Amino acid sequence: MAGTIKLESNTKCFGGNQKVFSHLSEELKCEMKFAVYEPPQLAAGPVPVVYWLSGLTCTEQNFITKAGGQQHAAKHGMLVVCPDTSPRGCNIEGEDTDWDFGSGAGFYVDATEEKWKNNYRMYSYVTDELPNLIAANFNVTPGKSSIMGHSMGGHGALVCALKKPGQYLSVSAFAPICHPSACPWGIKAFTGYLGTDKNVWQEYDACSLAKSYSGPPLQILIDQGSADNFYNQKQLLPEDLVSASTDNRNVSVVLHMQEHYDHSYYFIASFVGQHFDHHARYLNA
Ligand SMILES: N[C@@H](CCC(=O)N[C@@H](CSC=O)C(=O)NCC(=O)O)C(=O)O
Repeated sequence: MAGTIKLESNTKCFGGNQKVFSHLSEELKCEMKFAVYEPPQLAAGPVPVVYWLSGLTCTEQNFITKAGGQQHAAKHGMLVVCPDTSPRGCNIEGEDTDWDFGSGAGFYVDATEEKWKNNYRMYSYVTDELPNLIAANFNVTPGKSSIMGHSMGGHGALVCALKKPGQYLSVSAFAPICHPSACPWGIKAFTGYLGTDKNVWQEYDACSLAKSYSGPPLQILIDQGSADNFYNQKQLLPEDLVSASTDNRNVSVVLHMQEHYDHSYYFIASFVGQHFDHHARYLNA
């Protein structure tokens, strides 16, 4: 059963409305905010949905204030949903200590470790609770959803699409963490949320999931800046995902290396129109 949502703000944008809502999440057991861009086409009937997952330190605000995505969503007639990146204010000891773990760093997994497992269920929140909430409160087209994200949120988008075959018609990512079991951010997060058994980690590792994926053909669009410091520190490892998917006919990865671009929202804003075009090919077919 979807719960009630409360409108926190509403701002006219590109003929539509950029709204922010709050609600009490059953999965996360805390109050959460999420942003929804309603395109002008919503006035005439149901529209498809694109989910955006943000990266470390972000809230529901980063994409809507920095990426310039609304103009592209308005052009294609897509509702855009941006959740926060973790539960908030759960009074878990250490939840606000690190910028890359705990608050702002939910990593889109369902935690199994005792300390975190009651609240840190971002995978179920994003793939189940939030879509039900959106379907109950907005006039969206059933079966027409796609997902994209950035960095930790790019990892989240890849994992959601690969673990839920058919739920998302398309997936794309900006500078995603592609191989979390093999990079410092992922190892820290997975150890903390999932424990030390690396077999369990594979359930949320895009490289493992891409090898075993057997759902409808999935073309993954990735943009990666060559001047991204996190790419150069080997936090992202997109080439590993390209290698992991080569033997699986159902998964193809189109990796665009973008010369001189960094990890920031300037990079995202530069290519977000192409990502909306990618999703439109599947959602508006
Ligand atoms: N510790 C730094 C860096 C945080 C940072 O760069 N976060 C990225 C995502 S990184 C991977 O998930 C981000 O999207 N930041 C928000 C933004 O608006 O740029 C810091 O705290 O700044």
